[in-house]
Formats: sequence, structure tokens, C-alpha cells
Amino acid sequence: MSQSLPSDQSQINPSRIGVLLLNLGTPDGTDYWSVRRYLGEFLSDPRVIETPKWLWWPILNLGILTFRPQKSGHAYAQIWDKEKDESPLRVITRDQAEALAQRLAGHGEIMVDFAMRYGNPSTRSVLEKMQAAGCQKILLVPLYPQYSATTTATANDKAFDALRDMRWQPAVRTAPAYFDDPNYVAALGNSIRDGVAALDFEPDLVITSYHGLPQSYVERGDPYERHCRETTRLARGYLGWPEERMMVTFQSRFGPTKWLEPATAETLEALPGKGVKKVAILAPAFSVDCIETLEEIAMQGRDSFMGAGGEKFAYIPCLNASAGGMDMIEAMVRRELAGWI
Ligand SMILES: C=CC1=C(C)c2cc3[nH]c(cc4nc(cc5[nH]c(cc1n2)c(C)c5CCC(=O)O)C(CCC(=O)O)=C4C)c(C)c3C=C
Ligand SMILES: [Fe+2]
Ligand SMILES: [Fe+2]
Repeated sequence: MSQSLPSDQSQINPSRIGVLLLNLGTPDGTDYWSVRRYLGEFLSDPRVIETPKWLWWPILNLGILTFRPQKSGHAYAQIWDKEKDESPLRVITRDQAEALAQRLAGHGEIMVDFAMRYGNPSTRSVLEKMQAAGCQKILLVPLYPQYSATTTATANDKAFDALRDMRWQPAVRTAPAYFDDPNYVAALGNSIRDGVAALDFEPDLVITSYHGLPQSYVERGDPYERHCRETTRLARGYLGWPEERMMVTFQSRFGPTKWLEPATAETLEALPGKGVKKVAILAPAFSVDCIETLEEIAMQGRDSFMGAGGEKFAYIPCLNASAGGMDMIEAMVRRELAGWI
């Protein structure tokens, strides 16, 4: 049981409320061991890898964790925030927490912070900090617009694992996925409209590239693919665009099994040959820019599209801590805090 409560419990303000933004996680550095530690924790999560443990353990520990950290470390080095010596995912998630704290500053009883499912700051450490500060009510906000057991559920699991060890457990709420929340659709639609308007070319096609998922997870009931397709359909409706102007693809395939299709990488290589030479691309499954968007799409994706004969390529950033993105997060948090504030 956690001993983090002050011994004089009169110090505790029981009306304090914690709002905890949860994101995936990222390595602490780009070196082999930092990336290996992070990937080891991530890829040992049975919500992420459903292969039986006895089969997966040797593949992970003798294969993947021997070779992948060096390759991924190189990719992280290309996008690393050198000034802060941190991964963009952590820098921007902190920016979001700070911006939300400012927006909720009128409610003196609210404490806003952020935590990661894998790596640092750990979900347990931040929940213990909130509990020690007197938060007896906590709202968990997994920052994944589209629900997946591999992201939303495991983020909540990790929080509940920590709560299991607390003698005086706070009341807890979890914010739902927001793939069809009108505020999210508007924020996304506005960022697409403004992103395209700022270009020096008119894209033939706008690609919404979502993080991929093994096809078998969808067949077993994960609603992620449906949520992704619905987000794009709603954003297209918001913009008033015809169906053929926007496309859904899935990126970041991992391992030999069948993943959701069409794959972003293969699509980008094939489009110029079909006469689609000018594209804009964005990644709505990511609440903040990270290795999967900045390196895999904006660098690798651009190279393969241009190398295949493409003429213009633009990457539209994630909502990050933009005013529109924060308006959406603030509205969602205020809605989920109803009755508490
Ligand atoms: C089976 C493997 C994976 C599944 C399933 C998966 C789902 C999934 N992931 C995100 C969001 C992010 N993933 C990120 C990185 C990343 N993802 C996987 C594997 C799976 N993801 C790996 C191995 C990695 C590490 C990078 C690499 O080595 O190539 C990140 C970025 C983290 C960062 O530090 O920048 C995010 C964010 C979603 C939304 C999702 C849902 C289907
Ligand atoms: Fe991932
Ligand atoms: Fe990737």
C-alpha cells in the first residue's frame, strides 16, 4: 500500500481534483539502452502484443530488442528536441498539460498533470503525486481520439494498477474516446482547412494516415478501425468536401502479421503512378507529433512519395497544444468534470 499521504491528514484538501492527461510514452534518450528499455516495456504489454507469452518472449528479447533499439534510436535522433533534450511527444504533452492548467486556473481546486503508459513520467508516480497533494477525485484523460485496447484501455489499466495499491483510493473517472466529438471534428477540420490554405499548391488528395493495428485485433472486436474511418468521414463532412478528396490509410506496420490496409507507405509510393502528384497528409490518431509523424510520415513518407515521381508533398501537424486543439481538450475535460466542479 502506498504511504504517500501526509501523516497529518488535516493538511489534505479533500475537494482537490486531479486531471491527468495520459499519453503513450517515449524513450528518455536516443541511445541504445534508453530505447531498449522503452521498447521492452511497450512490447511486453499483452494489450499491445497478443501473441502468447512463451512464444513472444524469445522473439522480443533475442530478436527485436537486440536490433530494433539502434534503428529506432537513429530515427528518434532525427526528430529529438535538442534544446530540451527530450522527445517531441513528451515536450508537447507537457505543453498541453500546462496550457490546460492555465485554462482551468479559475478553479483553484484543480491540479493538471500528464503521465505516460510506458517510460517517464510514469502513471504511478503522477497519481501518487496527485494523491499526496490531496486529490480525492481524479479524471483520467487518455489522449487517443480513436479507442483501441492497445492504447486507451492499457493507459487506464496502468492507472488502475497504481490505484490498486492505494489504501485511500481517490474516486476516478475516465474520459471516453473522442473520435466523433463535434469539438474534435471541428478542431481537426479547421486544422486541415487552414493547413491546406497555407500551402503553395492545391493538393490532388488529402490523406488521413492513422496508426495501424493488426487486422486480427479488429476481428476480435477492437472498434479502432471503425472509429478512424468515422473521424475522416465526419471531418470531410465538416469541410464539405467530396469523398474522393480524402483518403484513409494506416501506417507503422510492425511484424509479419496482416495489419489494417491500405498501408500509408505503399499508398504514397503508388499514388504518383496513378497521376496523384500533389498530396497533403495528416495523422489524426496522434494527439501530438512524435516519431510516427515527424520521422515516418514527414521524412520517410515524403522521400518515398517524391522518389516515386510525386511533385508536392505537405505534412499537416497534429493538433498539439494549438489554440484549436486546446479548446477541444478543455471542452472535453469540463464536460467530464460535470458535477465535480
Ligand atoms: C504491435 C505493435 C503496436 C501497436 C498495436 C501499436 C498501436 C498504436 N500505437 C499508437 C501510438 C503510438 N505508437 C508509437 C510508437 C510505436 N508503436 C509501436 C508498435 C505498436 N503500436 C512501436 C514499436 C513504436 C516505437 C517506435 C519504433 O520503434 O518504431 C508512438 C510514438 C512514440 C514516440 O516516442 O514518439 C505513438 C504515439 C496508436 C495510436 C496505436 C493504436 C492503434
Ligand atoms: Fe504504436
Ligand atoms: Fe514507426
